[in-house]
Amino acid sequence: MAVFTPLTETQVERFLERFAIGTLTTLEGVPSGTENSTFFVTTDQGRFVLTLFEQGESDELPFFVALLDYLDEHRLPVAGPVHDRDGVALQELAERPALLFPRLPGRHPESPTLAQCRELGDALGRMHKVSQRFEGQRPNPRDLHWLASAQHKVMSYLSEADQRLMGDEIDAYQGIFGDASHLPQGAIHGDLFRDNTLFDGDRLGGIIDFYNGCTGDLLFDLAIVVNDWTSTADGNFDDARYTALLGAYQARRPLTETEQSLWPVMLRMTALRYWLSRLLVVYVDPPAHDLTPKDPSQYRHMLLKRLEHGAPPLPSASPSPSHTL
Ligand SMILES: Nc1ncnc2c1ncn2[C@@H]1O[C@H](COP(=O)(O)OP(=O)(O)OP(=O)(O)O)[C@@H](O)[C@H]1O
Ligand SMILES: N[C@@H](CCO)C(=O)O
Repeated sequence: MAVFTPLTETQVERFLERFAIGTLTTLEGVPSGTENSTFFVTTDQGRFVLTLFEQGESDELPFFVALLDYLDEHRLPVAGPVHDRDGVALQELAERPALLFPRLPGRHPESPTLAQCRELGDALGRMHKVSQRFEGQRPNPRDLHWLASAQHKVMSYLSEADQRLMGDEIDAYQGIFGDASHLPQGAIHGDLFRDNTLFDGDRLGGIIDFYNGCTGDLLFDLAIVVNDWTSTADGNFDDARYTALLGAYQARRPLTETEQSLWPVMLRMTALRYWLSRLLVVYVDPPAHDLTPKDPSQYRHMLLKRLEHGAPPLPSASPSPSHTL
């Protein structure tokens, strides 16, 4: 169901002539994904992924391409876009913006092992170290300003208690974070859930789907990752995963004192960010396709757990055995 724009083999054969990557042997639509049309393209020289962008984000695509090129040049585990014979990555196909990527090995981890958590923490720490020097700018579209304005679109669908919970939390974040950001800044992935990574066993094949990528608080990115990767089904933390991921991250980029003090509230704010974005998908802006939307209450529940228990102490740095830089 993630092929919204079908392509013929002839279209793709002609498209591939722009690149020096061989000729088409197989073309296959990818059934997962919810936003763009994705195809696995195999040539006589390798395996690739072709993405057609179905949403109106084409103005932002040069930022995503520049970020992916930058991370790829710095040997981060991402799929850097393939450039054509003239050095151009961003293409058009079937009247849509199109990008071609190397196909990374592996699968999305459902229940990550401790080794996978360490790999991911290590990769994210490396990414945040180099992304602080990335020169592109794209303000975080899901930051506190967004939370404060978007909450009004969902309030009428919430119980009184949930309206109070959301409103009070956002007021608290505004008091704590203020107007000016005083946290380390850089380029961030913005949605680094397990299904945006590919693992070949315990080895990270790579990170994909940078279309929420932007510049902002590095801690925001880390909190999204820790909420998704290290929570149990009941919304509490799995202590071993939490320690594995954060220990490996801090071996690459130790958190500053300010980040450490704001960590519990950042975990709450990013939980609320997904409660709200999922509510918007369910009630306000449902997608045209028939895939089941993700459950908003999972993140409401997680927020309540974070309020009740805070965050476990941050582990000290513990280098991953597979350190490569
Ligand atoms: N470079 C890649 N290598 C291997 N598989 C990939 C690659 N890029 C995408 N895929 C596969 O294609 C699927 C859809 O890709 P992607 O996540 O970019 O789509 P999407 O429509 O933006 O989805 P969503 O926003 O819901 O995650 C991924 O879940 C993954 O299985
Ligand atoms: N990762 C998002 C969906 C894609 O943006 C979520 O779990 O709500």
